[in-house]
Amino acid sequence: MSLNPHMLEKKAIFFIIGPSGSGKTTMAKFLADKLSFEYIEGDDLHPKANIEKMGSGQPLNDEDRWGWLYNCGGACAMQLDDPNVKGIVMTCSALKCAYRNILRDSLKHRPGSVHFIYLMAPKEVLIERTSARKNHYMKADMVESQLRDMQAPKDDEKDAYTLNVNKPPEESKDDCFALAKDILKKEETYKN
Ligand SMILES: Nc1ncnc2c1ncn2[C@@H]1O[C@H](COP(=O)(O)OP(=O)(O)OP(=O)(O)O)[C@@H](O)[C@H]1O
Ligand SMILES: O=C(O)[C@H](O)[C@@H](O)[C@H](O)[C@H](O)CO
Repeated sequence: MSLNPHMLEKKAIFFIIGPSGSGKTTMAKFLADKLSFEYIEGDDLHPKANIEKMGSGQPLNDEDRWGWLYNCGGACAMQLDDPNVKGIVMTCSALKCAYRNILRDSLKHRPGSVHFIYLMAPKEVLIERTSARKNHYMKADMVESQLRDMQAPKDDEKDAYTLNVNKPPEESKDDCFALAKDILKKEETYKN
């Protein structure tokens, strides 16, 4: 089936980024549902070795992450080719600017606009949330290293937005949806 370029112009990709416990999965699932976009969980694309490394309490380094980031970009690019997909919400920590550049690069020839929503919360909150979580490979003592690597998007990353998620989950979900709608309205990529 041939692609309809007009339809494709309207596609949008939201990367929900941030450190462990910031609420990426919670926000992304909610947003994908509200927008009827595809949801992709970036953690599912980590090689087994990365999950094992994090599970053993060792932070990932750049070398561990490059391949995974290309996989994340690739997974989005594949989904965008599906004419039934009007947008994607993907979780991906994308802690550093260089990591976000890989995602941007992977998608620059694809017919969709890329946006990042950085979920910002103080260390104490991240520790509280990750401590409360059971049966997750990423333990609370990894928060420190996540924040060490976290490069909050600066003003020159025009496609990146910061959301304060130091709030109850329902409030954060509403804020996230409102922000996404604003972005889409601004970009005119999505009309309801
Ligand atoms: N805004 C929020 N306020 C309070 N708790 C939240 C909020 N968002 C998520 N949580 C809770 O914090 C925990 C971590 O959330 P979630 O798994 O979505 O984060 P995450 O960034 O995807 O984490 P990870 O990357 O480590 O898997 C969950 O128990 C979730 O219910
Ligand atoms: O780049 C990284 O260090 C990882 O993607 C992590 O951020 C975790 O996988 C995630 O947060 C789950 O706890």
